[in-house]
Amino acid sequence: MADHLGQPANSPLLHPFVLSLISLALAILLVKRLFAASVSRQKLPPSPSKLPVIGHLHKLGKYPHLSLQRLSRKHGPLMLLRLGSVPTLIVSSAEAAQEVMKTHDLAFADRPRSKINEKLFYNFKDVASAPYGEYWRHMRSLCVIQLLSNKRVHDTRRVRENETALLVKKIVDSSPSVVDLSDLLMAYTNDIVSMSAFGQKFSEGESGRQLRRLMKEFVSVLGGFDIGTYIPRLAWFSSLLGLYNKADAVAKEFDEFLERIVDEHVNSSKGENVESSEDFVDVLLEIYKDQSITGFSVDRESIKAIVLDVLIGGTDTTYTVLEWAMAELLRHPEVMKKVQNELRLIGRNRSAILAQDDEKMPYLKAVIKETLRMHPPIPLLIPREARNDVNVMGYDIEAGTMVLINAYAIGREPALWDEPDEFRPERFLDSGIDYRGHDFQLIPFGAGRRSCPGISFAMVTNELVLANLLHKFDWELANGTKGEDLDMTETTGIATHKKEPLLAIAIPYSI
Ligand code: HEM
Repeated sequence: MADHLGQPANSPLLHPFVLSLISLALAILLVKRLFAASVSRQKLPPSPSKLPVIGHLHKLGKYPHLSLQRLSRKHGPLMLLRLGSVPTLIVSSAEAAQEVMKTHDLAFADRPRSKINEKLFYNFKDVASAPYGEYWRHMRSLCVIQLLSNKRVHDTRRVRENETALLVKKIVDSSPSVVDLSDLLMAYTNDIVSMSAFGQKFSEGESGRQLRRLMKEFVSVLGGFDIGTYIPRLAWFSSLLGLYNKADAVAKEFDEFLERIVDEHVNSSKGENVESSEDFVDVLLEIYKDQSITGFSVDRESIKAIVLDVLIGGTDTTYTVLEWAMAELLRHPEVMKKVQNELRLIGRNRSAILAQDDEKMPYLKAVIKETLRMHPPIPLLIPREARNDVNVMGYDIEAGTMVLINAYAIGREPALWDEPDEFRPERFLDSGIDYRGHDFQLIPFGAGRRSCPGISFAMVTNELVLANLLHKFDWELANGTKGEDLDMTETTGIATHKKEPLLAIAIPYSI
């Protein structure tokens, strides 16, 4: 006998076990459908058309901050891209940045992990790449209290003033030859950071050359493109290109350098009065030996990781501001004259260097703000990651979404800035807009919990050196280059410098 479906009554398909399997499969299908329907009810941010497998990776181009700025003009201040398999939220307006870094700061307080960061930063033991949580909180507070607080920054003013005096002398000695300002400013910043962090400097001699080469390699590996981060099944391709081997090699060489620094501190006896000569590594070692000082322990790797953050995070970014500021001033002689007049009035009849505590210099500060607006050293900031599902400006963002905040695009937004591509420091003279993370139209240091803890350190350094370079010298571009012909092309990578070194002639100014 056959039933109405045309199946024999004793067909194995009608066996109760098989029937229950079929029902289960149907139920799963139904649940999946319902789930898919509920997911599709999610309101996602706009997204341009994408390609299979690579998603929107091809849209990033050579300069991602510029490509993303163009895309956001078409698709809006919140865009959802798929970089390979990684959902990525692109934030391109001050309002959207405020939503991410203030309203939903806690939800976006994580950092995405990558194989390269894992290799370079001792398995995420530094501050910048550490996952949000207890460890990160302890390490960040250590970094802030012991090195980067206003008090510590003030305490290390002698280091900055001495180094600035040496820089001025070096330029006087080489005058009237052409000065490679890019190289000089990098070495100067590196010396200030390393003197404050571990009481030594490396600009001169073989060790200096080695450290600078190593830092360049480190930054280049860090900013290199690793396809495996976005399409894990293509990680073999990065291996084939030698990216991971290179990361291992740079990490190993840097580790040897940091080991030497730590050993030297362990072995050096600083006598009774340790306080006066104590640097950051000394403090970390004290905590390493006696964790009751802070209530938590740091191991040797944590010490090296945090010093690495300070060295890499502190040097590259800080000198970039100086390089762009000098380049813009050389392109705008009338602005250069104006800032020099301000400084020469303050420093009249003085041949000594202008010091950190000298009077306020409003126009110089405006020049630095304008430089940070037009040339934020890290144009896409450091990526964040959503810790949980969150709704931003009416859009649903899933946990695990990577977030890129385009500080460059925000600084060039015509709705916020009059003639945004023009270098006009005057715009800041009667404005309270600052870069500390409260005014979301100017966020070169990020904002919120994961904002840059090195702001004071970087800015007193930049103000001091720029004030003295402009007070003590008149400047001209080398080789008869006209301001409007100066090549302002950027490098690629995480921090953007001038691609071509900035060459200029310094003419000592007689007081
Ligand atoms: C002009 C100079 C500098 C710029 C433009 C800059 C920029 C930034 C940015 C954009 C971030 C990420 C912020 C965010 O996610 O919201 C950051 C984080 C960080 N910066 Fe800076 N930075 C500078 C100087 C320094 C200096 C001098 C130091 C240390 C000596 C430093 C140490 C750090 C650290 C440790 C973090 C990680 C913070 C965290 O994840 O909790 N930076 N910086």
